[in-house]
Amino acid sequence: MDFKPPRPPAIATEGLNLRLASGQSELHILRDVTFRIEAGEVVAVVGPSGSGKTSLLMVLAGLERATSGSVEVAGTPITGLDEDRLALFRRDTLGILFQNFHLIGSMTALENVMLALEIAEDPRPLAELEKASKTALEAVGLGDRLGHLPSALSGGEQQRVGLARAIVNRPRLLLADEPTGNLDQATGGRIIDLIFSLARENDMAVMLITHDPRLAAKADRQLEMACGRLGERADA
Ligand SMILES: Nc1ncnc2c1ncn2[C@@H]1O[C@H](COP(=O)(O)OP(=O)(O)OP(=O)(O)O)[C@@H](O)[C@H]1O
Repeated sequence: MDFKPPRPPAIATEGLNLRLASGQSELHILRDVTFRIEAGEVVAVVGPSGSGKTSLLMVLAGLERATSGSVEVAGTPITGLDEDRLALFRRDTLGILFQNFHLIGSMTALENVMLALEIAEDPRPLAELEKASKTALEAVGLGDRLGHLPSALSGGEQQRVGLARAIVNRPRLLLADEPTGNLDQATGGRIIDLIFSLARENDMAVMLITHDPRLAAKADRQLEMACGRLGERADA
């Protein structure tokens, strides 16, 4: 019999709250957020502007500390980790894809992807980092654009470099914050399809923030953020 040991969920949070000071007052940005995303699952998070979606992503990435509650990512409790351990956790477990690509303009596609590994202090020799970076760029269909600067790439191609950079460490979880926000409908749709096929091929979970209901509908499941509270989207 083919027995696979159960895998920990990609994300499991319990009672997350985030409060931030704003002048004299305090903003309660995340309110008792408890949810799970299973390993390999692709989940879209929708909700109005300012409802707390990006803040949740920042907490899950360990880039913002929750005021209370707990977060486990792929079995690692990140709530109490110090900065060094958080950096290791991001290197080994997470991929992050942003809306605005955040590519370095003076570096080629290949150098941009390699840089992510170097910043993360990946201990492998340079030749192996280069090989892994080429493989990631090939996976997003840019094997023939390795030496191009971002300015010589289309918006969709630049976002694919961003995606290659996010998956080059073969993460268990990809966090994507409006990755199609700057792209036209057709190009955005292709990026989403690519994210989904990479998720299937690599058994990678994805939490994808999007304002586009058509893109969200492609996910396995939808969650909705409203005023800092996260719930299953009823009509999805
Ligand atoms: N560092 C901060 N200091 C003060 N307020 C903040 C900070 N970060 C976020 N906020 C506030 O928290 C709320 C939630 O912001 P967040 O960016 O998480 O929303 P969002 O749902 O991602 O919005 P959008 O869809 O427009 O990106 C907003 O009211 C925002 O102004």
